[in-house]
Order: sequence, then structure tokens, then C-alpha cells
Amino acid sequence: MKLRGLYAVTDSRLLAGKFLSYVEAALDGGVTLLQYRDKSGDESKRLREATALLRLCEQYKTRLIINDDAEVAARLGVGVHMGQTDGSLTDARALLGHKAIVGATCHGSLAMAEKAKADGATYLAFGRFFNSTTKPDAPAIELDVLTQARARFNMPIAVIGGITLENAPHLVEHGADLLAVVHGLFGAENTQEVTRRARAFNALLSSR
Ligand SMILES: Cc1ncc(COP(=O)(O)OP(=O)(O)O)c(N)n1
Ligand SMILES: Cc1nc(C(=O)O)sc1CCOP(=O)(O)O
Ligand SMILES: [Mg+2]
Repeated sequence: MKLRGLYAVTDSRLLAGKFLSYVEAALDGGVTLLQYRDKSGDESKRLREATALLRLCEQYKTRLIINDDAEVAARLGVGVHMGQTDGSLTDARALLGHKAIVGATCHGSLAMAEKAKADGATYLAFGRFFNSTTKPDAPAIELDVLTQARARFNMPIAVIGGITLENAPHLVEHGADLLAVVHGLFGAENTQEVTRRARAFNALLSSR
């Protein structure tokens, strides 16, 4: 599967009061994958918001990914992103079927990546590469991990953690396919700026 471009990731606190307008602005600029990431634990809110995002994604022909929760992904017929403590990747793949996008957090570990590939992951996610206001405690990793992963895996590689328009070119040069971004996209002052940033992130990946 060819997956390349901006991977927009939502954050419920950052997007409070402007959730759908900011997401739509990003979709307008071009989003390859949209991840719904909500850590509130409020299940009915999650299902309601994810359903609203699915409608928007259908309108913009973008693929929706649910963070953490394969059951909600199955209910909506979309993809899932699984971390190391979010349950079995094999089970998620079995639940969602062979066509679904199933992403896997690999932190900075090629061994985790090998296992994720064997368990049926669609893409491998590495990070965090830079300081992140969204998840400051995520373990930091070096660019070298990306170089090694690119040489070893012939499948889409997502990168995450503190990515901005300024630092993203380094990640693209080292082989990233998907730029997974929260604050560097949705931290913008207004919807026009969100759209501009989305276009600019995509341009970094389309010229190679
Ligand atoms: C694209 C992408 N990569 C990594 C993560 C992090 O997943 P995880 O380690 O499960 O942490 P949480 O996001 O659940 O806090 C991600 N969500 N997306
Ligand atoms: C959700 C998440 N996971 C990370 C990891 O390293 O696994 S870093 C991160 C936060 C990404 O948000 P921002 O673009 O604002 O830094
Ligand atoms: Mg998770």
C-alpha cells in the first residue's frame, strides 16, 4: 500500500472548541491519514467524535485511523493505531481484516518493528524525534534509527514527535513516508494557517 504524506493526529485538549473546523481545514490542505487521538476515556464522546470525523474523511477521501481502540475502529470500518500497551496487533489485524490500515508504535526499536511487521502491521511508527508539547514524556530517539529502519523495511514508515515544518525536511531526507503531526499542524492561530501548513507538509513529501 502506498502511504505517503501528512498524517494529521488530533488532540482533544488542543482542539477544544475548534475540533471540526480545524480538522476540516487540514483535510482541505491534504491529509493522507487522519488519526483520532483522544485520551479522555469518555467512550460515548469518542464514538461521537470519531463518527463525525469519518463523515468528514469520506467527503475528503481521506483514511481515518482510531488511536488505541480496535473495537471502535471495527465498528466504524476504519483503521487503527496500536501502541506497545494497546493490545495485540495480531488480534487487531484479525478483527479488522486484511485491507485495514493497522499502524504500530515501534519507539526507537528495530526489534519491535520486526515483530510489528510479522504481526501484520501496515506501517511502522518511530518517535519521538523532537521535543513534544503533546507528549513530552515519550522516549526520545535519534535520526539514526530512521536511517536503519529505512534500510531494513520496505513498507511505510511514519515518524512522530515534535515535528514542525522546520524540522520535517530532515526526517524526509532520512526516509520517512508519513509525517505524523499534532502541534506543528493544529497549533496554528487560525484555520487558514492550518490549511497552509498541511499543504506545506505535503509538498515536502511530494517532491521526492
Ligand atoms: C503515528 C503514531 N505513532 C505513534 C503513536 C503513539 O502511540 P502510543 O505509543 O500508543 O501512544 P498514545 O498515542 O496512545 O499516547 C501514535 N499515536 N501515532
Ligand atoms: C502521540 C505521540 N506519540 C509519540 C511517540 O513518540 O510515540 S510523540 C506523540 C505526540 C505527537 O504530538 P506533537 O506532534 O505535538 O509532538
Ligand atoms: Mg496508544
